Amino acid sequence: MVDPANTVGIPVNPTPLLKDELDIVIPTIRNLDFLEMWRPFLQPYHLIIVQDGDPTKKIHVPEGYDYELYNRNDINRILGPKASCISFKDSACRCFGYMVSKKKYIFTIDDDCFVAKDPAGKAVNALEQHIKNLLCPSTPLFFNTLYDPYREGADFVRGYPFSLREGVSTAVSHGLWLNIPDYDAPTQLVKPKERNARYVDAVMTIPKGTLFPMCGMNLAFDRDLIGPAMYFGLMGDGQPIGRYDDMWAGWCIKVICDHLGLGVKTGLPYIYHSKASNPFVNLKKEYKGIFWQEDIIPFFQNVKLSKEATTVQQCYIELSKMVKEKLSSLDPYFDKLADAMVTWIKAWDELNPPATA
Ligand SMILES: O=c1ccn([C@@H]2O[C@H](COP(=O)(O)OP(=O)(O)O[C@H]3O[C@@H](CO)[C@H](O)[C@H]3O)[C@@H](O)[C@H]2O)c(=O)[nH]1
Ligand SMILES: [Mn+2]
Repeated sequence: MVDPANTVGIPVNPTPLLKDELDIVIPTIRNLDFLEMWRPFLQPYHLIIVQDGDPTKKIHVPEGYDYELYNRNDINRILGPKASCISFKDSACRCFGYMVSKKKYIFTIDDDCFVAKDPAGKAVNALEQHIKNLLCPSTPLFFNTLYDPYREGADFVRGYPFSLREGVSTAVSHGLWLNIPDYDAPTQLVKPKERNARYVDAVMTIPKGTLFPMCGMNLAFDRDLIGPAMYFGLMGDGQPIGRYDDMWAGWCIKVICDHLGLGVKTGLPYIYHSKASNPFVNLKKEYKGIFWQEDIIPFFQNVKLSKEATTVQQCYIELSKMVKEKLSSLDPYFDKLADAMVTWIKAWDELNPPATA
């Protein structure tokens, strides 16, 4: 069993931050033994396990974890016809966990991601760092060259406008990966042995107006601020594309965060990504995305949401109309995706009715 961080002996966190306000969402087709290594950091939290693939397969959850588990039969039972918007046989299924959660925060992690070690050899509590990132403001309107100004031992540098130092609320915390980096299939094929050993001790806000490739394997977000936009699209079984689930969601949440004045951070924490998925299988899943994204990115770069769109749902519905209007000519898939975006919002609102006044 991979144990690069040696968390044995670290006591389970006695007073975990946001213990009752955060759910951990794990998509899986494998087993969940990786949770043994995370026990000191994750055991106090509630897990939402989204079991993909064969629903008759029994997934073993290590003792001592509090969890709820949903397989495809559960998704179909809960959502009925709206289950069509939840992907099958792709990690995109994880977004069902975001929808059924009742908590303010989500941390999602893949089952082949382990506890990393920092350069001093200390086990990285990735969840704790994500929580710090989310509870601290972001600075999308003006770049701070000393990175995260709210961090102990750092601050805003000379020339940083004081009117902007309050920052904005942080909606998303995007963590990184040691060992197997999240490369696309062509890069994986050209550099099969490349491993990421570079631990960059920094957290940065992604500037307003800039898109980024969001990876879903080590990601946290504020569900109340941006949850309805965290739809991971139509991927996997029956779809012409895969492994663009997190990318699609990342482009949607970023244009909506920019519009609503919310922040997105990337950098710490690192996890240790242990399994390289098959590059040839990945190429088959990704190749249309690699081609289409040359049109998709300019689409998102030119998105202008109306001033009437003041909620995430309103922004997302507006975005779905733009997808239908401007991307369906690229491929009929986007017509289907635009409809699925609407279905997702309807399902989200059904499961998460606004709190009665
Ligand atoms: O059909 C599937 C395949 C996998 N899963 C679960 O999803 C995650 C990620 O799977 P895996 O580690 O095999 O794939 P990676 O290539 O490393 O994943 C990265 O690529 C992105 C593709 O979307 C993904 O977000 C990244 O993390 C594991 O937990 C599998 O068990 C699944 O549910 N269904
Ligand atoms: Mn993986």
